Amino acid sequence: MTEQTRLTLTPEPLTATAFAPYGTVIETRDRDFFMINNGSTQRFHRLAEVMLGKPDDRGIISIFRAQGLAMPLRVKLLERHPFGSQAFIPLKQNPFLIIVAEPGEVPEPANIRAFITDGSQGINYHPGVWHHPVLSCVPEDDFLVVDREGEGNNCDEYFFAEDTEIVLENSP
Ligand SMILES: NC(=O)N[C@@H](O)C(=O)O
Ligand code: NI
Repeated sequence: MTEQTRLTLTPEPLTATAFAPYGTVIETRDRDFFMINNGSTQRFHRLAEVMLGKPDDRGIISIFRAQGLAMPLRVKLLERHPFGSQAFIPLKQNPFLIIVAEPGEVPEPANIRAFITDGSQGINYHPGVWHHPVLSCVPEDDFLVVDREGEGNNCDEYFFAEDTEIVLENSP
């Protein structure tokens, strides 16, 4: 008889340092900039990079209109994009939730972490990082998404066994 796994995830406030194993935080707080447009604009240059795995890949820009999910959330799957990064930038300045695990053959429940953004932050998942599909904190939210289009399957899904109960609590 396999032992049941029960895990409760409590979202941590998102910081660049804490998120570093999974990707980059896209924010202006404490970031360098230089002036452009005759001194009228601050350019926060290359906050993150679009990572593409194959020579003919394209970086594309989309908008995701996400419906909020009932909380607390039973986490049934995580997914990864082996051939490219994926960035989510909130278009309405709402906080959103993030569930991640470091790259590996399968996501290890003990290594899963949850974060909540402050509304001004976006993220760029690095290739192969396990993550939950976008999690809106409001009934409907819009995200600008920059990710990879190209040959081959770029979305691996991992479904947890029925006896692995992972629950994301409401944010603090
Ligand atoms: N599948 C898809 O385009 N979206 C997911 O990758 C996601 O992270 O929301
Ligand atoms: Ni994704």
